[in-house]
Amino acid sequence: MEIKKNGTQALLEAHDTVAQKDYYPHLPEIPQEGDEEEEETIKIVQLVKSNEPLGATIKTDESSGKIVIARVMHGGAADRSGLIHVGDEVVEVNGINVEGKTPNDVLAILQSSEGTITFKLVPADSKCSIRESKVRVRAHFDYDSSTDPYIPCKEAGLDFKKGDVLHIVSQDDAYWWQARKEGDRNMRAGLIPSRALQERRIIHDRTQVDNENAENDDFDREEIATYEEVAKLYPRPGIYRPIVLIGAPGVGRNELKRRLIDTDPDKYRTPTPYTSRPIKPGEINGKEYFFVTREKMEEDIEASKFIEFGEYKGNLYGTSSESVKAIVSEGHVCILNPHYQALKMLRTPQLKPYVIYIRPPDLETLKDSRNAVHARSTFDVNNSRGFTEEEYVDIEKSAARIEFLYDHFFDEVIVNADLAIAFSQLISAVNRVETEPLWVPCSWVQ
Ligand SMILES: Nc1ncnc2c1ncn2[C@@H]1O[C@H](COP(=O)(O)OP(=O)(O)OP(=O)(O)O)[C@@H](O)[C@H]1O
Repeated sequence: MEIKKNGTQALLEAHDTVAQKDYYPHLPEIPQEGDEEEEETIKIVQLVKSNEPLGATIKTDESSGKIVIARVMHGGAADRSGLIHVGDEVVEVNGINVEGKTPNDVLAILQSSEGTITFKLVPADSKCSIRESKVRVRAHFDYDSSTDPYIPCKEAGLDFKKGDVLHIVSQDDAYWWQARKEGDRNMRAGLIPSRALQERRIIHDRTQVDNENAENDDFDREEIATYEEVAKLYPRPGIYRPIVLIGAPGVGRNELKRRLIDTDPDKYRTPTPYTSRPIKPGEINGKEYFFVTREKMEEDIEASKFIEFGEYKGNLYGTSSESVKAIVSEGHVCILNPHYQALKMLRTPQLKPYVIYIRPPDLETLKDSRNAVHARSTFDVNNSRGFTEEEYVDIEKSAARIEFLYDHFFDEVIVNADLAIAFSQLISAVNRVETEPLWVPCSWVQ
């Protein structure tokens, strides 16, 4: 498939025509040896019509003007037959010569055919059989081929949702990869935009929005999240992945963490934070906090030893990455609820955290559920009053922002509407992480 590399506009001119929808022949096809009278290079392929699409597209070849096979979808009927290849020239369909016809004319012939379909093809010079790649990616965007004006063949598109794991079977085309959904039984691959194409679209969309709204800093997201290459990480006995609870302040991460630790305080641990505030009578160094001098903390912050830190009433507070590592190496499950900005520092091949995003329900449910149990506002220093209307709105706002900036880092999302339900979902997630192989960035599994 010839795609000019001068921008997405060019893709419009490069549409394949689907060789046909919903009626592609079911194999067994009967490969016949070339007719005695025919030249040796002609092959005749007979296929029986069924509900399965052929999994091939046709187009008019730019230089020769002939109808050729543009694309063969991996695992589809055409591919499995081993008889139809990219570049094969279509000479006849059911005895009708297609010379001078358009791809749409050919489609019409196919659509009006019943029973068996016979193709007369001139084989392409090089039958480059499609190599199946083993690449798996996690998609960081939703894709709906029916609304994509650029896809060369809508019927061949593969729709997916953000978070789906896709098996990329072919990256031969710079703009359109072939993929299957991981675990999907459907053998035939579908077309999806390649990383290069999707990145280009995102940059284009962002420039549009930036131009319309120059003040909007929401579009300063550094990364262009398209696809992330992933591999399966198998649970390792005695080494537990840290569980990271991310969410808007006030959404309930502490509550969930506390309940989880209460189920088995020896197994689930959270690191003791460091502080530069003076120790109070009755406090024990290493229990509530590790008490250190401000100078020492500043020095360690400078040396990137803290996964997160902040200042409150003139004192520094922070969690060191060493304490997280210590919990892991001692064989405990480390539970963290850091500020979302800490995610980048935590998401390393060494720590391999499992990130759970705690999402607030819609505003009404958020208010009703918290008010019903007289939940204490975490925005109040003394924790002595309920949440205000404004604080509820703030929770929703910061949730939206966290999702916008970081949703590609979430392994799982739990909506904290009913606390008991959210907690049971957390328990299942934690069990899953301990027992099941799960997808992680492929650099973590090497
Ligand atoms: N689903 C829920 N229904 C009712 N109340 C809840 C629910 N989840 C949490 N709460 C209550 O909301 C309050 C705030 O929760 P919590 O302290 O866990 O928030 P947080 O996200 O850890 O906030 P921060 O990050 O600001 O410390 C607590 O009183 C908690 O019991």
